[in-house]
Amino acid sequence: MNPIEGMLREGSLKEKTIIVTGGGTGLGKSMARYFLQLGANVVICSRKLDVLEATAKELETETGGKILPIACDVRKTEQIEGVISASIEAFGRVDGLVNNSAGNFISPTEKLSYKAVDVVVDIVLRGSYYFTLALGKYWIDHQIKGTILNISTTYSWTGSGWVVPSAMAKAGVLAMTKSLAFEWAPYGIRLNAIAPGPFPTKGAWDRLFPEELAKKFSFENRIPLKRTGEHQELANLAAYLLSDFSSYMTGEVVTLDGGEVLNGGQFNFLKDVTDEQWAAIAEQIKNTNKPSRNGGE
Ligand SMILES: CCCCCCCCCCC/C=C/C(=O)SCCNC(=O)CCNC(=O)[C@H](O)C(C)(C)COP(=O)(O)OP(=O)(O)OC[C@H]1O[C@@H](n2cnc3c(N)ncnc32)[C@H](O)[C@@H]1OP(=O)(O)O
Ligand SMILES: NC(=O)C1=CN([C@@H]2O[C@H](COP(=O)(O)OP(=O)(O)OC[C@H]3O[C@@H](n4cnc5c(N)ncnc54)[C@H](OP(=O)(O)O)[C@@H]3O)[C@@H](O)[C@H]2O)C=CC1
Repeated sequence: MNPIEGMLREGSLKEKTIIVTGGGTGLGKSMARYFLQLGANVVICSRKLDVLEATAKELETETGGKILPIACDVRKTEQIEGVISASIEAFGRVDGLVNNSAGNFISPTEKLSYKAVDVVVDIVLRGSYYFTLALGKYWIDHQIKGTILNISTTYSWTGSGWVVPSAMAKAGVLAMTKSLAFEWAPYGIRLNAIAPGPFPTKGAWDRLFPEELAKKFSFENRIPLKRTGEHQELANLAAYLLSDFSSYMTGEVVTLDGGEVLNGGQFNFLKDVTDEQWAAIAEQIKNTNKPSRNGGE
């Protein structure tokens, strides 16, 4: 496969200031890089300031863009308000938000303590609605037509065992996306979501696909397009959803997963049937058709 290139034309996010939560690592970092390349000012925030500062330095050197790293635990409203004030002070205003921060790990649900459930739900759901509410109020007060992108998952609507706190929280975020897309549309505020399939990141792989599992499962079998996602593919979609090119789209969730979620299709178990087996099956079915064609049972 050829390397994936940036999709939008230069300057597509010029004069926009975008906050990316969890922007110091993984997919957040990849989105931040592309937004900078497209001319946006970017604010990255999460708990670990040293990680954010290293990322900011790296991306600033690489892109020549303006990036501000700020420590913020998205479970703390006063820290969120601090990020918004600092962003306005640095760049004059805020136009976009990516609710990307998350906590997650696989575990049998009955083995989880109350605190283990809380920690995931609080980062994902509480963190997303706190940030959304704080920015929404600011946008409505200042008549800014802001845009929010929520990073969801496909199990927000299919459900999934062994990641139940994450599934509950991401489903709540999706409900918020669609509900507020309607309620805040009169203010020109748009909310959309991306549901990514597997995109290799250290954060996700350490907690969701550890070596013990990697030895037993292969993505080739699970994903119809036979590969994991490239970060630039997700960054392209994210930039489009935050840009004015998507100005007629709101309340939408776009799945980007190589077809993984389609595994639920009822007859998809047939994917391993060989050509010889198909020939035998066709013969058998045709034979059962014959009596009915001749008026028999
Ligand atoms: C074919 C196979 C398919 C592979 C699929 C691949 C990928 C698909 C992707 C699916 C969707 C992905 C969604 C994602 O969200 S990926 C993002 C992952 N990134 C992160 O999680 C980063 C941040 N995470 C963390 O910091 C931590 O993981 C944590 C969320 C736990 C928070 O850390 P913190 O330090 O604040 O909390 P503690 O360590 O003190 O723990 C709090 C309580 O939680 C309990 N705990 C922690 N880990 C586990 C575990 N593994 N099992 C059970 N319990 C756990 C811990 O014990 C604490 O509870 P108690 O005090 O009661 O003991
Ligand atoms: N990678 C994948 O295959 C998939 C990922 N996703 C979603 O993509 C997003 C990014 O995940 P990914 O890049 O893989 O993983 P990462 O672990 O790299 O990203 C998670 C980020 O969340 C931040 N974070 C965690 N807790 C908090 C908190 N309390 N306050 C603020 N920030 C916090 C972390 O920074 P810090 O530790 O500094 O706080 C980290 O930067 C998540 O929403 C995830 O659910 C969805 C489907 C698939």
